[in-house]
Amino acid sequence: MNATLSSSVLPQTKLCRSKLYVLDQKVYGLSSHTRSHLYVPRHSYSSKCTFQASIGLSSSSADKRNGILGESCHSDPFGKRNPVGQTVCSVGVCTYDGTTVESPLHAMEEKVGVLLLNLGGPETLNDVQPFLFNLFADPDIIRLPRLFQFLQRPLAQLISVLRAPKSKEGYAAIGGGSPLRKITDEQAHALQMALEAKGMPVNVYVGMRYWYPFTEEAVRQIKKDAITRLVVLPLYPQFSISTTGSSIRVLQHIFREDAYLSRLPVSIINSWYQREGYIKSMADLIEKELNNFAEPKEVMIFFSAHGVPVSYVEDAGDPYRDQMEECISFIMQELKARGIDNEHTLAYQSRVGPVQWLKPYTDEVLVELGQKGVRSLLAVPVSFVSEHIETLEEIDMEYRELALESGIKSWGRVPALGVTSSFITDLADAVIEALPSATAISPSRSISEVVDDDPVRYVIKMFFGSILAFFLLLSPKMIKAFRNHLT
Ligand SMILES: C=CC1=C(C)c2cc3[nH]c(cc4nc(cc5[nH]c(cc1n2)c(C)c5CCC(=O)O)C(CCC(=O)O)=C4C)c(C)c3C=C
Ligand SMILES: [Fe+2]
Repeated sequence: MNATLSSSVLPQTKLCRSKLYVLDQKVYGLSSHTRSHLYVPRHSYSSKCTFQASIGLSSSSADKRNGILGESCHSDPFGKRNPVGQTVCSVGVCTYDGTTVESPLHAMEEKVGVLLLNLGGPETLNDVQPFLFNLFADPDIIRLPRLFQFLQRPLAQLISVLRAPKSKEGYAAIGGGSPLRKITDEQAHALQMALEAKGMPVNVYVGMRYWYPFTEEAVRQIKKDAITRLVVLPLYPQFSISTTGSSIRVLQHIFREDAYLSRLPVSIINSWYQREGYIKSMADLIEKELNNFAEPKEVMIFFSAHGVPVSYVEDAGDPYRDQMEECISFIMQELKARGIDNEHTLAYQSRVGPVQWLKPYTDEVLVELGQKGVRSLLAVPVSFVSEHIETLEEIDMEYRELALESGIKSWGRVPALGVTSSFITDLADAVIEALPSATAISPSRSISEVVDDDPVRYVIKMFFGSILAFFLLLSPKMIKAFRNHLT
């Protein structure tokens, strides 16, 4: 039996109930994790989860029967049984109609790939505007009503041009570009090594959503390398429609268009904030940083998460806020078990545009805390595992300055996990656990995409969209409104 799978970290296995979020005819399954190596606080269990003591072994036909919410164990691709079993939707692909295709391959022929998905960032200041265009052209970032979706690209052009000067200032302040590609490559290499050390040779690929190397490039390489089984690991601990959801949507689109890829068994790890290794690694970093303060017990632990618009959570069912809160509570419980019971708070940073974002806002809370007499504060970035513009510029420069102006005397910041070895080892375990549940992405297509394929309709949309966007661009009132909100 595989060493990692058999190492029983938990006395019993834990299973979060699956929730389905229906978004624009797409279905996201979000129970989102394998059942071993999940964080179990020593004295309490999450109210959102149920526990199962026994898991049966079932055949692949059971997967098909169970569809999206099905429960099953799959045979191990290396000829062994997976003792933890998996929910198709917990780490597997949620196909639109629940259809799955089984791999006919045998153990010895397997060539395993791991695809790390990330946001991507501009590498030079010249890249900033086109990077922003790619970001705002994403219908999971600017969610327009269906009737206005033809405006997406013209609007992205407008917003990216208006936003670019402010973004460029930020990137200039951190050395002229995003460090994301370099760090993600390092994480990929470290993960490959960790998996090799566990007796599982794999190829690790990096696919970015908005900049190089784009997901399409990574997939081309996966195809060239003739990978036979793939684990997709988005580098976002918590699921959001705007991050993991968007990256997976692109991947599903690419896979459905291709005969080979649409048959490739794939397992997607939707979220992993609840994994024991991740929680403990975060707690280690916080504990270490607290000890740098003169009076560690007096320090307020200030979790700062990247925000999303409120409508994502309240209208579209994005589980991001729930997962974030649960993640923070796990980290705090782990710290408490180590005898650390500092005060803590959670706030959301990096809002963009004129809509309401998740509250409380980081900048407002910092001012309030200063006014309330908090004097020592440790900032903990919690929605991302690499350093990036929002840690290096927004937290380290803008928020630090604001905090010090607001009366906070002693400031610290927990580094992002990067290639911390306990964290990488845990990701390797997550990959190993996810592998047996790989199933093919359904070749069926959503109604919206079938409609969008009509070339006449597409040309009409682009024509009227461009005219409308042209007038928008010329309207000084419009430009002023956007400028006020974006800068
Ligand atoms: C979990 C993390 C992230 C969520 C959720 C998220 C949502 C989200 N972001 C924007 C707009 C922008 N994000 C930008 C950069 C950026 N975003 C994340 C992470 C999340 N975004 C990261 C890690 C980065 C930095 C990448 C890098 O270059 O290092 C930017 C560009 C920078 C800037 O101008 O501020 C924008 C714009 C929206 C609108 C959104 C949810 C809808
Ligand atoms: Fe962002």
